[in-house]
Amino acid sequence: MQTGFQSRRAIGILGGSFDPAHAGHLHISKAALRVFGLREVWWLMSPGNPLKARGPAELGRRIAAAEALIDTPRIKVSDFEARAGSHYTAETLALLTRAYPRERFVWLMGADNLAQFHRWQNWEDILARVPVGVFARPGDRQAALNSKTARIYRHARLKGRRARLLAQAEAPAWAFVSLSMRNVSSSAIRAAGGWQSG
Ligand SMILES: Nc1ncnc2c1ncn2[C@@H]1O[C@H](COP(=O)(O)OP(=O)(O)OP(=O)(O)O)[C@@H](O)[C@H]1O
Ligand SMILES: O=C(O)c1ccc[n+]([C@@H]2O[C@H](COP(=O)([O-])O)[C@@H](O)[C@H]2O)c1
Repeated sequence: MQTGFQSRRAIGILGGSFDPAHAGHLHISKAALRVFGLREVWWLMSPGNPLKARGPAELGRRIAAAEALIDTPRIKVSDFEARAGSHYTAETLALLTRAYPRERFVWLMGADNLAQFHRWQNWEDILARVPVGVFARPGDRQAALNSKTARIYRHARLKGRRARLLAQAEAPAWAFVSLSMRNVSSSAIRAAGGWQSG
């Protein structure tokens, strides 16, 4: 589905609330750079997850905290979604590919999001538009691999060493990476009082 001039290496898009950003985000972003041979990973700051009742902390604060954590120029923070006024990933990716016609994108997410991916708005459009890299997360591996999306798109999964070809693959294509996991989450940080949310 992606079109245009695409000889440059792909950009990974890690969408999230980042409320706050933490070592788990950094860990999967670096793994994505390495495993999928990406040029960069962009942390796409969500104005608010449509499936979460509670709103996140103010965008500027989340961006500042994320930028303070990042320790490589190959990971960047993007406010594209807020600027575009989109809350839904399918719409955001349509706008993003239109705004950057020369780039090739890969959607990145944790296993918890694969488990409920079929509840996302126009979720099949996402799979038709970009390859998807999924990262194992403690406790979420089985639910993700048994999910509706994983079952329906079984044929499109790149397994084993073929996962490394994800960024060059034609959509629909997805890969599950379970090299190592980090047991850290924004909700645990908030619960421990390490971050005041919105
Ligand atoms: N430790 C982790 N391992 C793998 N993926 C992760 C990890 N932490 C976050 N992610 C993924 O990064 C993306 C953005 O995550 P998000 O900003 O919601 O953080 P979170 O820790 O999941 O937040 P919360 O605990 O509030 O749900 C999501 O796709 C999520 O699955
Ligand atoms: O488009 C949807 O319906 C949708 C539903 C749930 C989550 N998302 C996106 O998934 C990403 C991860 O969300 P979160 O809140 O788990 O960080 C973030 O970019 C959200 O906008 C998108």
